[in-house]
Amino acid sequence: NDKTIQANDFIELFGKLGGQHPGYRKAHAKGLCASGTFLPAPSKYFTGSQLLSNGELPVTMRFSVGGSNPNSDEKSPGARGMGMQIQLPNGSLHTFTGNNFPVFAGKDPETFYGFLSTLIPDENGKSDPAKTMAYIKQHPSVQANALWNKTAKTAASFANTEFFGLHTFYFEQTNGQKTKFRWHIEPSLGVKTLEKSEADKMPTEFLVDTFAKQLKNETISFTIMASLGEAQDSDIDPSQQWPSERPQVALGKVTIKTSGGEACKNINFDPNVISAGFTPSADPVLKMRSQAYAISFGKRLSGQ
Ligand code: HEM
Repeated sequence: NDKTIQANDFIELFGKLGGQHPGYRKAHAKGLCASGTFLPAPSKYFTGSQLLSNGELPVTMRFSVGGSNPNSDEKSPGARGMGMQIQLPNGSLHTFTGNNFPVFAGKDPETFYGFLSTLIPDENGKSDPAKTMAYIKQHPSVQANALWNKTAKTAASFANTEFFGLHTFYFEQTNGQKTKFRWHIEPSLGVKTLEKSEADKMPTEFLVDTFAKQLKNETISFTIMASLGEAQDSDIDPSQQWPSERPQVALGKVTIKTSGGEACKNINFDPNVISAGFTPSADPVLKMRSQAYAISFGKRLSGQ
């Protein structure tokens, strides 16, 4: 009997999990801003899209570490995120905001909230693993993500991390033909993680410097891929992965030009802000994100 959860319940929960950090994002508080260009790869599945028919476009990106603590330990494995906003000539935006795990922790906001609630520390600063285990057992839609978490290794660099959109989106062509897809982003430098023994030797913070060094010495780029869904693939449940054999189509390639700076401060990487022809699915987790991000955006810009 899970109660209905509102966006603000998540904001309060994040505070209980990671503490109060006024002026910061209430999730993914620690991050690195970057800018670059998006070169589209036109394809018959996205014919007529403004996103793919205007040539090279400017991009602002923010790479992040999951959680609400802006001083989190980068040696720890776990969630890494990426927000990307592509600026179209007509002033509209297309946002891609994803994480490094391929499957979400829960079929709906209530399940995700219930799972996170088991991680709230008690007065001694410790959470109860037995409580978390019991919740996972009773809520099968959390299991795939929990399994990922169990074996996840520390990201070596944002430039060596793959990011997954997790939700389903649609593109509708002018002739009415619909493309059902989920996106993910592949790093041109390859996916690299650190073994625990390697991570232990790293300083608490290394992601910004590692990225800057890579940017100086080589080209950092990412290819945005779309997996094309079949009728039986869920479009409302981000805890259900689609079969890996689904056709893959490139949407284009993002090449990073600069990193650092404050350009991301005033950006809300709301995944429902997307360009003409694209529509979000009815996934309740995806819907909840817009509301939660808006609350967080308002709070952090007003110093809360
Ligand atoms: C109910 C589910 C979710 C809630 C309540 C939630 C909440 C939030 C909030 C409040 C922020 C801070 C926004 C801001 O201040 O600009 C945020 C950031 C972020 N979230 Fe979520 N999120 C959810 C699901 C997801 C999912 C499914 C993904 C990945 C596919 C994701 C990836 C990210 C990333 C990458 C950021 C950082 C964006 C940036 O750099 O500005 N979140 N989330």
